[in-house]
Amino acid sequence: MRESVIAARDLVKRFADFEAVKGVNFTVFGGECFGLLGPNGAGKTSIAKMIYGFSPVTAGKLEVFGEDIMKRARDIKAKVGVVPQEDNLDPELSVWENLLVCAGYFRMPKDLAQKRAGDILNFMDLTDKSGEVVEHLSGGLKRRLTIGRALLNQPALLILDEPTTGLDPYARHLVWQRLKKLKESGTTMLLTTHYLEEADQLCDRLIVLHQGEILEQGAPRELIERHTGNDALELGVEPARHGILVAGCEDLVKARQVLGDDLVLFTDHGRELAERMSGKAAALGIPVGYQRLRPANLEDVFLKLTGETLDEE
Ligand SMILES: Nc1ncnc2c1ncn2[C@@H]1O[C@H](COP(=O)(O)OP(=O)(O)OP(=O)(O)O)[C@@H](O)[C@H]1O
Repeated sequence: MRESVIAARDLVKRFADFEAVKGVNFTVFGGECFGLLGPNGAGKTSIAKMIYGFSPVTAGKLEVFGEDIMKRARDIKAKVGVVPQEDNLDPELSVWENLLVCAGYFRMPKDLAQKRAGDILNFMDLTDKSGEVVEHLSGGLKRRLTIGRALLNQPALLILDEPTTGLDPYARHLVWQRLKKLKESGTTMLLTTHYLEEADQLCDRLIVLHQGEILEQGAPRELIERHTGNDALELGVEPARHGILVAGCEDLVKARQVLGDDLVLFTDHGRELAERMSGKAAALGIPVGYQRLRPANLEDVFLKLTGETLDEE
């Protein structure tokens, strides 16, 4: 049987009388990258903070490495690396000094600290930035350093809270590359994100969270197949005709959504959908100005499950 690294059973987080996490159940197994995917306010950070022992569990059970986080937080924390949502580096120190100061928190002997810091700079592609003061680094470099710093104690579990939020696409891809390498080396990862591409690229399995509840869980491909039949069709029609088209297609599609001003999205029925939909639009006297059949993605799954889009900054 696969080793369970995180097991959440009926896990609840309450802030005063507000329930941010409403009794969720999931298991993360050794060596996998597990995603918490959801929009702002879904409860991702609240779950992550309970897992790394930063925020107490309100109710339910949360085991990390088979131990109750509320009873064995200290032992568990020694095996966990955390990349919080906000960088908490010391801006006045250099890259190298930031790593060494952190190694000091782990009471690491100096020669070991230096060896690890060197290896980490190499792994995160930061060796040539070693002497630079952190406040002069770009957002992407700071993120890489924050991730590197979380690796100092060679954690068996790495928790990343929105690791690429705010980064430009190039910096984001560099971070993904490194995280993929870590995954290959066997590090178990828990990743919160509202970027669908990030979830798709990195996660072996994920839960889709919405307002503190799990809407779905599984491998990204599995979820896409289950909910969309693999294809999505975008049809551009005049905004005034959206309602008519959507109502007129009631019998043909289960999932449909009006996106923005001029797009209707359908996420069912496979490849023949395009023809049927444009035929339907023609029968209703609605001109189609734009049509694109594309592979469905996690955004479509989220849209279908909630009627909302996910990818907001
Ligand atoms: N310390 C707190 N006190 C009161 N409410 C809180 C607190 N922390 C979070 N919340 C609320 O709990 C809900 C879930 O927040 P959480 O930060 O877990 O969401 P999230 O999915 O991580 O979103 P984000 O991407 O914005 O971090 C939100 O409605 C938030 O306002």
